[in-house]
Amino acid sequence: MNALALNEIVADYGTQRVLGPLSITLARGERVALVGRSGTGKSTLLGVMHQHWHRQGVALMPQELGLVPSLSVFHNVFMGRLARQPTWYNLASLVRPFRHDVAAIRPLLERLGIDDKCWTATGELSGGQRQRVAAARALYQQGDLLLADEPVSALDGPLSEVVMTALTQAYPTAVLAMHDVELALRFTERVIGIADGAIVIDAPSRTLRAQDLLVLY
Ligand SMILES: Nc1ncnc2c1ncn2[C@@H]1O[C@H](COP(=O)(O)OP(=O)(O)OP(=O)(O)O)[C@@H](O)[C@H]1O
Repeated sequence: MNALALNEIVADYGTQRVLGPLSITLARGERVALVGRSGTGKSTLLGVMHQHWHRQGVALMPQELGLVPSLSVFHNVFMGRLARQPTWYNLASLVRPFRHDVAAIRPLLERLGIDDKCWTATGELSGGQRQRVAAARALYQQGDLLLADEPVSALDGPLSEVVMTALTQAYPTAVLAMHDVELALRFTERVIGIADGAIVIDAPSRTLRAQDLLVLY
């Protein structure tokens, strides 16, 4: 994967412009945090990135998670690779999972502390548990780039560390919308601050402190 670029993109809802025009280039091996007030355009920007780059092996962890509540944790994680496998295989797995897929998924669940929920329907889980299922699915999916929208918003301190560590180890190239600026600074190399659909900060994380980002809020 070479550098990923968006050039002068805009996004509108109806007649209202909510993003851009803005340009971003993302280097391979670069993890970027998108930070900014609620409603300022971070999710919209991640959506535009997904539209432009989805053919390049992108794992997406949307804010609303996109889980199927009636299916088990195992099956929701398994869905991370649906597109790569034949339909007969996916259908057979729905009825009776293959042993090697269970063996591949269990360690991810263990790492995220939800192994005991492997066969529980995701509709019966807490918000934090569901968020970890979505993280496990992103880990299982693999790919060149992770786009994640508030990936640890429902988790407390130690668990958010576990999930951020797992996601950033698996995806050296990533764009993460984050509301926790301390975490954003620790787990990314670059911070892009968004205000009213425009980039107002773009700087290496090591040059910033949390209070430098307060102007965004
Ligand atoms: N489906 C939609 N229809 C109309 N307007 C929308 C829609 N989705 C988002 N918007 C508007 O676009 C703007 C940007 O929203 P967006 O979800 O990208 O912000 P955000 O920074 O991700 O917010 P948050 O941190 O709360 O998730 C907001 O003003 C929002 O009201």
